[in-house]
Amino acid sequence: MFLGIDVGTGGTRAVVIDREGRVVASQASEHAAISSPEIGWAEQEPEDWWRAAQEAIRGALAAADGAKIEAIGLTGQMHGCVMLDEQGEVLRPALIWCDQRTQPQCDWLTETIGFERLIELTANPALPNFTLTKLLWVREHEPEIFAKIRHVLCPKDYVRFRMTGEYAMDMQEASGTLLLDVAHRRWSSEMAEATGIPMAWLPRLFEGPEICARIDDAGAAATGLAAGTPVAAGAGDQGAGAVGMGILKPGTVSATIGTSGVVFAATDSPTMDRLGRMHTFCHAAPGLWHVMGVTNGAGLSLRYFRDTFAPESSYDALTALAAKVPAGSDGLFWTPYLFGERTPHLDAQARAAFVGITASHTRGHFVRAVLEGVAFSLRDTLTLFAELGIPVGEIRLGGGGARGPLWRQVQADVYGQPVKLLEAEEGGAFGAALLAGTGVGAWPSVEAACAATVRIAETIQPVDAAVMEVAYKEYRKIYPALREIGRA
Ligand SMILES: Nc1ncnc2c1ncn2[C@@H]1O[C@H](COP(=O)(O)OP(=O)(O)O)[C@@H](O)[C@H]1O
Ligand SMILES: O=C(CO)[C@@H](O)[C@H](O)COP(=O)(O)O
Repeated sequence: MFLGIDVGTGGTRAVVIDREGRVVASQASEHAAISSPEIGWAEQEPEDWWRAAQEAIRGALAAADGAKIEAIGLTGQMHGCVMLDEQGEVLRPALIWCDQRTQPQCDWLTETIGFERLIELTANPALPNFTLTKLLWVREHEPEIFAKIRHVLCPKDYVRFRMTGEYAMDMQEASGTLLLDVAHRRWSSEMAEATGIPMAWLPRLFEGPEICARIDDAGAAATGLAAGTPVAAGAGDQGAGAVGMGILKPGTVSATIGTSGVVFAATDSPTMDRLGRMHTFCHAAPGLWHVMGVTNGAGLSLRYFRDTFAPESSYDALTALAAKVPAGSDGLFWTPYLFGERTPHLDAQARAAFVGITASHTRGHFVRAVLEGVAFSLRDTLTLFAELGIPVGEIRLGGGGARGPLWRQVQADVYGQPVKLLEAEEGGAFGAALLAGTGVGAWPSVEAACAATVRIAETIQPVDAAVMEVAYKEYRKIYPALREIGRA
């Protein structure tokens, strides 16, 4: 049996799977709400992730009823910056992936290094989501903390550190720091030198399935896992999620709606957009790369709508109202830029909007417009892929947004082609467990692991593609029309 641990944004999930890819046990534990002391800031306490990880692991082990865990894989929300001192003590709350405060640091990086040179060195432009920009903000605003930093980790790597005492990171996660030479799969000494970040702060790098650590005595006492159990490097949530969905060959892509939304495609070599509108990262499978377009506020849009306007309702109750509304929401649109936007606008200041409201629109219309607006935003990445010649044959759906039937149908309609749902819903944690199993030789490769365990459960055909094609063209007009409104 293999254990996958996903240190997500909302909570941590631990999943135990067997060699056939059956989920034997799954347990989640919620995190405290994101702290946002100022508009656009987003912070979490690494100690809270570790508390949630212990609870989730203990719960999953109890549910797995004494199953022997042969290896553990880690995944989690990407890009978050965890800063540790010489003793491995956390120096301040982590600045997480959706924190938007670092646009000035991005501007500085772009001016100092140059937009094209940044893409040459790291395959990506400077975006506020990326770890390096968060470190530079701390250097500028909290020099006393910066002076004490000796180690920098991402969220799941901090949980690994607490379980094993090792400072380690996988290539896929490291790609989202802006400190990796993505094309050559090594830390970029040029980036470290240009920004003054000591290379000694960066953890050792491993490929996703590589065993990089073992549970130590303290980790065993905290989690109930056996000391000595091997721990694979794993991958960021999108990287491990793609493994869990079998996204390994050009042509098969995934569309995942978690808090963020991601359209992900595997590539045989690093494929870059010279305008930087999508990310180019190392794949969790050795020897592969991937591209992905990201919508910052995808599942977040529905969650925000529910929490703000219908706190008494469940997602299912809201989507049941939306199901009564025709495709196209009778001309009501939603642009999901609650945390600015990455693909395709690269605009940290973009704002979300409902557009086209009339007195006839009901709550159901608003919910349907949210589901459609998020799908339009993911379609923007498919449009970009088409522009860059990245093939899209089959689309597989993942994330919490694929849980409800209406959002699945809306996606088929907006993408204008059939979409597939997979048997295992655990996405990232499932993929992390497959990486762990590969690391200890249960399967000879990540490809073999996916072939043995990833199964399609259902195919959803589009029914309203023509209506949504027209609506998508209208949606594309909204961002340029509203762009300058409310800008500081
Ligand atoms: N039953 C449902 N129907 C439609 N959407 C849902 C449902 N359950 C969850 N979601 C969406 O999925 C999102 C959470 O997805 P998840 O993959 O669990 O996120 P994360 O990993 O970021 O915590 C929610 O914000 C919500 O938008
Ligand atoms: O920023 C990214 C990927 O670049 C996000 O994928 C985060 O890694 C967290 O996303 P959720 O899984 O919480 O949606």
